[in-house]
Amino acid sequence: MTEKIQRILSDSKGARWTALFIVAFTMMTGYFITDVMSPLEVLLDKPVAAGGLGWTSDDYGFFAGSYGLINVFLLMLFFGGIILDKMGIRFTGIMACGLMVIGVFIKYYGVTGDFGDSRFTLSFVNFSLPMSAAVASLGFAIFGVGCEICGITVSKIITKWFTGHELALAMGIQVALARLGTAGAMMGALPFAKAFGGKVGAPVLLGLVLLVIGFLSFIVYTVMDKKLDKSVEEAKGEKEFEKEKETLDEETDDDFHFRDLKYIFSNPGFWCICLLCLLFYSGVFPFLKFATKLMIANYGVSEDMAGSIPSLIPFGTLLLTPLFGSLYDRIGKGATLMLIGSAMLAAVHFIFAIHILPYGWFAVIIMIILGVAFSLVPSAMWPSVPKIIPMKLLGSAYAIIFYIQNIGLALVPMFIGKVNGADPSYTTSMSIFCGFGVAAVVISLLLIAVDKKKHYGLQDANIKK
Ligand SMILES: NCCCC[C@H](N)C(=O)NCC(=O)O
Repeated sequence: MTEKIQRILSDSKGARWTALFIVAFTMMTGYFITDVMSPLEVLLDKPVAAGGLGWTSDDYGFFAGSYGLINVFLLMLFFGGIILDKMGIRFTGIMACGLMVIGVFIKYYGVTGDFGDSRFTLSFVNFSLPMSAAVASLGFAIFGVGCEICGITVSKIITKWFTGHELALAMGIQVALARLGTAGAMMGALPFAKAFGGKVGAPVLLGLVLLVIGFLSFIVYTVMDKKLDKSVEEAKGEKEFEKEKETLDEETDDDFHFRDLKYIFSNPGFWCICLLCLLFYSGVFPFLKFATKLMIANYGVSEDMAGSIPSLIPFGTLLLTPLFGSLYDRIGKGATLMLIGSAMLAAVHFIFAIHILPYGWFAVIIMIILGVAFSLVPSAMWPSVPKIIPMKLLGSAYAIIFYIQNIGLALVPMFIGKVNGADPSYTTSMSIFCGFGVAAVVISLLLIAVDKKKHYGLQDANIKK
């Protein structure tokens, strides 16, 4: 083995952290837009004559779930992963950012356009939505494709720069910054809309402007990405590079091949992570979409404050996700962290379901606990994937995990919207969320057992001493 004499760009601490903050900013703007309408349900369901959009809780549930519709039913995320592994980070990232911007533009038109009483109807499946909800949902679905593909691209970027360095810490910081986007949306959207006369479009427009800045910052990143690739080539040295190219031409190591996907599909650890991701995130992201109204309805919190309480969940994760990530880097115990987080998720939703919280401030404490759970699982789950799947398949692996997760992100809000229409006390919906937590605990236990058998190293530290 030739000794590596030349350092590559990612060996520079400054360069790799700069790259991280640039792409994390792009992702943060995407997360802001994802939840910018979550605290606005109270405005959306007001009649059109009163300045609202006249959406029912069912309409809102459909809109909230539309984020994952194209990803799931047109398999876009699956293709997104293949595009990422085949076409590379720069092409895929720019494509994803472009889709996000187009999607938000359509969504903005949906919530600001004058559609009168018109409705979008598919009579053969007995489906009908106000036209504003239909257009906004179409935009949100296109945005969802871009946001998810951007997510897998960013995960691959971080793995590219941080493998052998502070991988889990870096992923934790990226997730934390993304949560800052969610928290900003949860806290700021309703007061911002009210400051503009209760106009739903105002915070969406703000998000669109932020997203365009995020897109520009990704373009800046592509310059760094090119430089990293060049430094890797140079470090390999002319001779070694040529030798490797010859081998690559004969189809080995670094190249992506469809037949390699069987390695992913036949991996039990991978399936445990997929299921855990589906269940855990089904208990968190869809919950956030309804949490503001839950605070008003069940805990008497004022409209202006109600979005701030669920925003504690993403705020709590700001410090904790990097902290737990760094713990995983240094001490290990990734699978155990996932188990503890899942158990906390189940406990929190159980408490909401049985209504034992007489005051708003109890809800605050419970939200903080949910924030801790929401730090534990992601900080251990995402850096565990590269321990199970080789780098060349990582884009596809993250894409398949996100794909399965999107089934929950699409269908759970639609279902919960219907359930809340039928049972406005939230007992049924919170029991369903609690069920996701319990199932996540079971899968975490299974993951611990599979890891023991297959020696993935999920309980080992990431930083090798
Ligand atoms: N944009 C909000 C939903 C993003 C979901 C995404 N697939 C994901 O799981 N990202 C990692 C995370 O922990 O947020």
